[in-house]
Amino acid sequence: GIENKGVNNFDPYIFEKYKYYLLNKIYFSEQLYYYSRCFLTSSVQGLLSVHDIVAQKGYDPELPPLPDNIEEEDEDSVKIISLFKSQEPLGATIKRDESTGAIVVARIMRGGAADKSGLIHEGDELREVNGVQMEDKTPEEIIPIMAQSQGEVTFKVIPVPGIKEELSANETMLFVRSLFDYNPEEDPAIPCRQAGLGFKSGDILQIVNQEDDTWWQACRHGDSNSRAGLIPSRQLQERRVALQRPKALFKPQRVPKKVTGDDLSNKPPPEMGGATQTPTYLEVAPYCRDPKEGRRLVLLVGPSGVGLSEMKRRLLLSDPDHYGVPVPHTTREKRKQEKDGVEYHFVSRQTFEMDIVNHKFLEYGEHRGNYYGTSLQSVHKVIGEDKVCLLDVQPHTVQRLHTTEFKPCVVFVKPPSIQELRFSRRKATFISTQDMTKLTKTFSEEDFEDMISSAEAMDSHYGHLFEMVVVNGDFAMAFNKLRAELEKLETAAPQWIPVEWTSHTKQNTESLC
Ligand SMILES: Nc1ncnc2c1ncn2[C@@H]1O[C@H](COP(=O)(O)OP(=O)(O)OP(=O)(O)O)[C@@H](O)[C@H]1O
Repeated sequence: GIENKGVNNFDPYIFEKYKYYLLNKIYFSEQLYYYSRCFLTSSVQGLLSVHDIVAQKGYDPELPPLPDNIEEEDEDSVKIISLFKSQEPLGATIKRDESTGAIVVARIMRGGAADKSGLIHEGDELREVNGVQMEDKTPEEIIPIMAQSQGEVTFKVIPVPGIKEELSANETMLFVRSLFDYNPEEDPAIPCRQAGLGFKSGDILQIVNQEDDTWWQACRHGDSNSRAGLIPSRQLQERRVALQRPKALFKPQRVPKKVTGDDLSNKPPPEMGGATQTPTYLEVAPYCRDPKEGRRLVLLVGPSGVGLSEMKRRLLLSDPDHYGVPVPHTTREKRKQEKDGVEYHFVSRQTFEMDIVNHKFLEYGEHRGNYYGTSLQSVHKVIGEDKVCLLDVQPHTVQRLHTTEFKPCVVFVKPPSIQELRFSRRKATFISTQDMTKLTKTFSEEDFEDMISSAEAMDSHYGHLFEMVVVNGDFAMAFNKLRAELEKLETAAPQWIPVEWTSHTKQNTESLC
């Protein structure tokens, strides 16, 4: 049933025809299967007559007639390609070749019609589209011609030498979480704006082509559109950030934490410098929790006074069976109504200091002459109760917990604009550790400014570790968002976690000490 229409070197045509032929065979077999079921309930005669009808049907593909203006000398080099195009773009970009002046295919977008056909390649010279000569046209004039074409579109191309026709190669299985927002409409450097893929920080992207060092091709995970779009490569994005990044200095926080980190000086911790990573793409892998495994740790991070304790407290209240917090250690005197191991583990100063030496604390600090600290053991206890362990920590502590064992979901709680801070915190107070004469104080303008600049520094140094961002302007809205996102985290299948947490190397599973 395959006919060669008498054109030399016309493999694509035969290939397409053979594809149709096979599809028809399948269709024919399905029909036969359907009618053979009828056979069980109806007469043999009926089936035979149906068979005759089916057998007489023509299943040959109806390809368009070949253009009759193919010149003799073109036969070896010119390829006529006929594609069926829907309203979707073809999925290829074109440009004028600087040296020859010819219109060439610049890029084939993975998953688009051109790619799926396997017939058009990067570098192919475009001579005609539906009989319209391309030679004297600019790419800008050609694009509308292509866009308006629908149904059967015939291309006359001079193939780039040395390329074998093949259907799409297997898709790359590289998934990343984007760590920045991207809008191709606002990017003057993108080679083809229409081919760009916009995304938001946190979106999961599948990178399907990295052949170009500057522009990768990617699909957004979960999108129904399987055609890839152009995104800046990691290298390009790193260069862009390096050029734009203001030297974000870590300003000491004026609003001290109730329990400070293990660096009590309020200076940026020594790891701060080393932590800086350009937020581009984080390689991730799908993860479904084994019910025998502990639940992922939830780490709340943000500048002092932004509302971490309040978020944690509300989450606990909202579902005490699901969420838990580690019981901290303290050296302060136990009050009458308190029970050891409930509000705090009450220990002596000597024991606390021994535990510091033995690295038992994730974080510890001193407040009004007493030590307070969170031990790793108390975190394990909450996880062991099959609860989501909530912790608010200094950002540098996140790095210590960013391991396969804890698989933490890091939530960055961000302050809103200064105007919104002024409005929302007009009645709020916080615990002051600087002014020893007062226990609580109201926020000053300087506190707000520090909160914002501290958040910017955290984002710039540790942004690559943040999985969620919640802007705490209106508290109810921020809390509802956090709660919904955390619920989604529990139910989403799969979740996307850093790829190194899924490799079963011993490297990351070492216990913290
Ligand atoms: N969105 C909000 N609107 C109004 N007040 C808020 C909001 N979020 C938090 N607050 C209030 O701000 C104050 C500080 O919040 P919280 O103690 O939770 O901060 P924190 O991030 O834990 O800071 P620190 O670590 O220094 O204790 C509290 O009085 C809290 O009720």
